[in-house]
Amino acid sequence: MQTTAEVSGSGLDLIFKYIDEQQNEFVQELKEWVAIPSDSSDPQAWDKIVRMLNVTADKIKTLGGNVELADLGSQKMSNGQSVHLPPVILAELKKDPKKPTLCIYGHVDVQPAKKEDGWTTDPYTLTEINGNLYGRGASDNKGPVLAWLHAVEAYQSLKQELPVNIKFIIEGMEEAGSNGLDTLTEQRNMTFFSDVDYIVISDNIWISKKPALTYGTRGNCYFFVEVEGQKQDMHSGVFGGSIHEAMTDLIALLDSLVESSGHILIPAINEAVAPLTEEEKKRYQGIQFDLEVHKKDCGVTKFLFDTKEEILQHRWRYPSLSIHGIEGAFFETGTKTVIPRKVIGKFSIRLVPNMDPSEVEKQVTEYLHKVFAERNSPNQLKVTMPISAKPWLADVSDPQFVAGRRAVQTVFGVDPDLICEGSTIPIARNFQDVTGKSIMMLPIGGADDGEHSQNEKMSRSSYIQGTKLFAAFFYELSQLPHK
Ligand SMILES: NCC(=O)N[C@@H](Cc1c[nH]cn1)C(=O)O
Ligand SMILES: [Zn+2]
Ligand SMILES: [Zn+2]
Repeated sequence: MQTTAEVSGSGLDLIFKYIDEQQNEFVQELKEWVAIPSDSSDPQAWDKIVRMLNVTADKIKTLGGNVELADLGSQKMSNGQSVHLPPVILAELKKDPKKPTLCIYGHVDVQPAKKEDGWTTDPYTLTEINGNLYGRGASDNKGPVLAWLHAVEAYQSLKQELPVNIKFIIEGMEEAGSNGLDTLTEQRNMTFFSDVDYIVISDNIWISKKPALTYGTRGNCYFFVEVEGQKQDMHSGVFGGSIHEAMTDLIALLDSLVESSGHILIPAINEAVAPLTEEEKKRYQGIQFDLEVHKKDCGVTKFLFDTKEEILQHRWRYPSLSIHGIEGAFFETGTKTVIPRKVIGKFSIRLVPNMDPSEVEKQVTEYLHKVFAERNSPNQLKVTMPISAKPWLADVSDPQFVAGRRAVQTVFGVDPDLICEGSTIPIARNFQDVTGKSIMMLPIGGADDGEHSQNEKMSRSSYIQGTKLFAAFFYELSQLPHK
């Protein structure tokens, strides 16, 4: 572990003190960011994402950054309409060719949130309760993006030279699948990315109280299953019993996907999954993860599996299928006796090495059409896959992991766990395949942050210690042999 003398030689002690002293200002800035409802799920609200990106761009400019708002063109929606995508921030701070270049990726869009979903506080008003900062995007991912910017600010305010060159890619469409960013990455591979040595992402969480470095994420294939029946909604008393109902067909289709054990019923879907090796099996044993604490965090009494190893494997290295919702269904309060005309079921499959989205799309589509054919329904079935992302896996012997480990030791005084992430950062695998650069994830969020849930939060401590971690990481990267 690094000694205090080494830390003070690096100037990090002063930086840490500055971060502690500035923490109320940093929280206030997060409050301003959370107040912008930059929900990417609704194209009607993408103007808020543009506003959020402009606020982020202005912040980077105050740090002396050169900022480009790169255009991503348009996206064709399922109704055939074309909508212009929000831009992506490509930014660079002043460059010194003698230093390595770190590219920081993050996103400033959020998942939808409404008070009536069951939030205790207004989701877009950052509210501090018992040391926790509640608000949509506090952890996913506005808090960590701001923590990176504040780490830079700390060096600059103390007139300390930044140990590394820094670039930023900040997008506003991550929660909607990062459409367009893959093409931009290809277009800028020989320019923006050419002098990048390391790419780092902080868009995930620890799995316990122990800090972690992340070397893998699952991918995702998101499906829409549309069943269209009659030309309008109908009275169930008049027509019930004499027509094939779209909703009944859809429920049967959704029910055919997964067993109560979690086993996915689509034939051959598990065939591509990389076999579990003995060496990998051992890795799970050493990881700090308490099933009882996890149960409490999730608010459940029982999991699908009984051991820590099985739970982690089914979160990191096996596929899973989740059903998310039904568009067009009657869902309000009351007892409307309606037969909905058209319903769209939404489900997704998390992908692991060596699953491929185009194979999964084929397997799912063929299977659903077969199940539907067996129902002899005259209704119309349409299966589409609006979002797909491949899984990502890094080589943990990459030197970036050495810098990450040392930075964790400096700030937290412990060795980090090496973990994977069950969720998806759609662009991670693309960065890897296209740029070939070193990629690591350096999470600062807590296991109980409730990303995508009601009452999402980040603790003040994670936010502030996380800012120190990023500042220490800049220093540790500069200490690696420069390529
Ligand atoms: N913090 C990462 C995250 O939440 N990513 C989303 C991205 C996604 C994948 N498919 C649709 N959106 C996630 O759900 O994993
Ligand atoms: Zn995220
Ligand atoms: Zn998310």
